[in-house]
Amino acid sequence: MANALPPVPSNVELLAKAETLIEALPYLKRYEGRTFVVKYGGHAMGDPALAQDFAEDIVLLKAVGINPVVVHGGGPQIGRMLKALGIESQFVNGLRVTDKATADVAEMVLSGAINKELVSWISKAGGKAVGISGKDGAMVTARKVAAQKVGKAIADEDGEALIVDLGYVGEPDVIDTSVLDTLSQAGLIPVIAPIAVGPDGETYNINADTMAGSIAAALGAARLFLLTDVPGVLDKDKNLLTDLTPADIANLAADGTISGGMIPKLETCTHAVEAGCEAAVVLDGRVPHAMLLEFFTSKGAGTLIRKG
Ligand SMILES: Nc1ncnc2c1ncn2[C@@H]1O[C@H](COP(=O)(O)OP(=O)(O)O)[C@@H](O)[C@H]1O
Ligand SMILES: CC(=O)N[C@@H](CCC(=O)OP(=O)(O)O)C(=O)O
Repeated sequence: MANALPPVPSNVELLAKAETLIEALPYLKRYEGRTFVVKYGGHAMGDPALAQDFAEDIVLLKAVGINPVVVHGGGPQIGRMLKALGIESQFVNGLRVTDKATADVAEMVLSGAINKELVSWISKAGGKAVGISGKDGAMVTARKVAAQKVGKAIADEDGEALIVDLGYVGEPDVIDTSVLDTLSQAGLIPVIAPIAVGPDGETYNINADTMAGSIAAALGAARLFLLTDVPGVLDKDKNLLTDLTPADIANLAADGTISGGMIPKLETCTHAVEAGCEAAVVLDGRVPHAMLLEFFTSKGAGTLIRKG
């Protein structure tokens, strides 16, 4: 007598996994061969489990035919090193005032320690990453940022706002993406420290969001992901704003809904989408696999910024 066939497994969990993969299919097809620039901030790096998730997401993107380009920060780590060396550090409008000694420390921490740590995480996740800074392949030439006007809170004795020279703080001026194209085409994942050389040959310290936005624009990236420590851009009642245009961002800045580090972050998004990047996403880097959830499922997450 023939044996009865085993019952068909009805595993809800397995089915859900298959459905997630099927859900990803249109996104995979649409973005094959395109570039995603991902900014990974210094705060998110403290947690090894999150760093591993992040590295796995990057390797997965590469494996499915998308070209990830990682730009990393490291503000807290620079701060700790400066403190250990007894060097005072001050921020003006979200930017670190950078004298020659501070620029040297920033380069040592960003290009030396953090860059190589991220490369190791990606290798461990099965990818091949190459760590560089804006200096390599003459990728980024920086210009010095203009002196900043500081509000009355830091005014002088007469109550006048102060103008502060930030020293060796730069912003990308000229970007030559050929080194990135070469790496990506060779199956490698570029990991970029936000350091570049200026026209005077000096080293410039660049805010990592600014660096990522300029690179995303120069590459005509399909996405700029900015991973941070909030669910996205929130309104005054702390509700998530899921879609914004540059005009919305200007209104949010004018009515005080956004403040602090969110202002330069969203300015970066505005610049990126107006200069060639398809869309930018402000995303919660504390959520495991946030980038994959945002990108490969219809639910989305974070705040999507488009030209409008
Ligand atoms: N409307 C807003 N929605 C979300 N975050 C905001 C808003 N306004 C100000 N922020 C602040 O912006 C911060 C994110 O910017 P920043 O600290 O520079 O991030 P990162 O260090 O990850 O680059 C949040 O932690 C939050 O305190
Ligand atoms: C000019 C300037 O402020 N540069 C930043 C570069 C690192 C950075 O931006 O790191 P996060 O993204 O982790 O904040 C700094 O010195 O802290």
